[in-house]
Amino acid sequence: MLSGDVTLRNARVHGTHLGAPVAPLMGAADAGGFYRADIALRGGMIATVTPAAGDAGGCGPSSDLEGPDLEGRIVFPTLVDCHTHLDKGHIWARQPNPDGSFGGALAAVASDSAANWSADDLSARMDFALRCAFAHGTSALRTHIDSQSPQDAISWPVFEQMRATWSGRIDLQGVCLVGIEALRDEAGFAALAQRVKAAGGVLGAVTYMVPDIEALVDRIFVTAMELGLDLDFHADETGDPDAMSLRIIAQAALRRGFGGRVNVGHCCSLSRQPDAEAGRCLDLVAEAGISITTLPMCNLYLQDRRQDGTTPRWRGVTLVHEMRARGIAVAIASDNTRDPFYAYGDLDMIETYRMATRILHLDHPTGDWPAAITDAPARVMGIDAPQIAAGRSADMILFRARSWTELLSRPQSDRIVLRGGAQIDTTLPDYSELDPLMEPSE
Ligand SMILES: O=c1cc[nH]c(=O)[nH]1
Repeated sequence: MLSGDVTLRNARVHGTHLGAPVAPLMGAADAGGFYRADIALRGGMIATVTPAAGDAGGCGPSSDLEGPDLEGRIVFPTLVDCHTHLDKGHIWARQPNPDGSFGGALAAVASDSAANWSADDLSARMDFALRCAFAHGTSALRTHIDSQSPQDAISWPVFEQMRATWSGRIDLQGVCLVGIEALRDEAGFAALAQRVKAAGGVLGAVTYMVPDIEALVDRIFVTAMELGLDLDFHADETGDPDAMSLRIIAQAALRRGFGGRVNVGHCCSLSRQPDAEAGRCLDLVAEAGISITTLPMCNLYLQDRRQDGTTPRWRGVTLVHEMRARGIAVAIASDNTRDPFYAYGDLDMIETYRMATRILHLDHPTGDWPAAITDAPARVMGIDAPQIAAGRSADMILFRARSWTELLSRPQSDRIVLRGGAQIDTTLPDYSELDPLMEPSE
């Protein structure tokens, strides 16, 4: 077991995980953007990060290097998952999606939440999911919380309890999730916004093209400004090119001069629109300083799902390269886990990044995409980005891989996770633990 004051010698650290001031001091990066580094851990913190002493051209101190020689294996900081749904997680066995469609998911979740989402049920499933995320190396996570009444009164206290229980291991944030039409009930939404504010949460909604969409989006911005809350939307999770609520969100942010953070997830329909139309929308998103979160696994699963036995023709994901070209911050996140919106998943951000690389072509070159699971989601959440940098807690993941092809070809089930410099137990919870919760409801 790794722990104590050691130096991890001859590690490979990606430039985006070192932090801007450090990378230029580290010598030359390899073709994958990795630097060879010696990482000294003292008292649970990273004391120094220096060019690997044994590396050609390295200039780091070599005399007091005690600790394992990683022989060029990759070290990541811990990871940030900024868009999940802990409240729905792991219900698949009792409430599957009958046909894998978006509509099927909505109906299945509505039925399961009405029948089963007690405080005990939510707590057990959320804790299970967080133990998975922790074992995989996640240190911060934002969850959306279905917040239609009366579920909000059950789910938000559970979330607050979970956040306290997990404090110091996973930094938890909550966002309320309601359909945008819920804002027609002004008093009801005002009460929900106060609940979210009291919990230190973020205001959110699912946006789609209802006739009064502009007024409703405007209302959520006004509410967020009055209460000093950030915003996080689900927008345009459809292949319908006429779904343009992302543009309406950007226009509202600009019109209102919104000073908080705005993040928008999904935005699938953008990639079904003519290039010029999508480009105009993205110019507004860039101008408004909005960040985007792409959810490639869930979108691949739900979008273009056909009921006629034919094969899907598009990948369901948004225009991430066009966004980055405009300087828009793009985060990658897990989304749903073993629920009717996504039958699979384990809150493993390495799986998510591996899938994102294939689905979104985040390779050849990799460029700064590794920041999409550390720096970019940390910005979405307004927290410090995990980094391999002096003065940071020694929170990191060690892989038995030396290049992107080695890292992304295997599930990395044998990864070592250090928290505060000590190796944690990465044994995943057993699914059978959930069996008592999975009896189908009457
Ligand atoms: O992808 C989605 C959309 C809405 N609600 C979810 O839980 N997931």
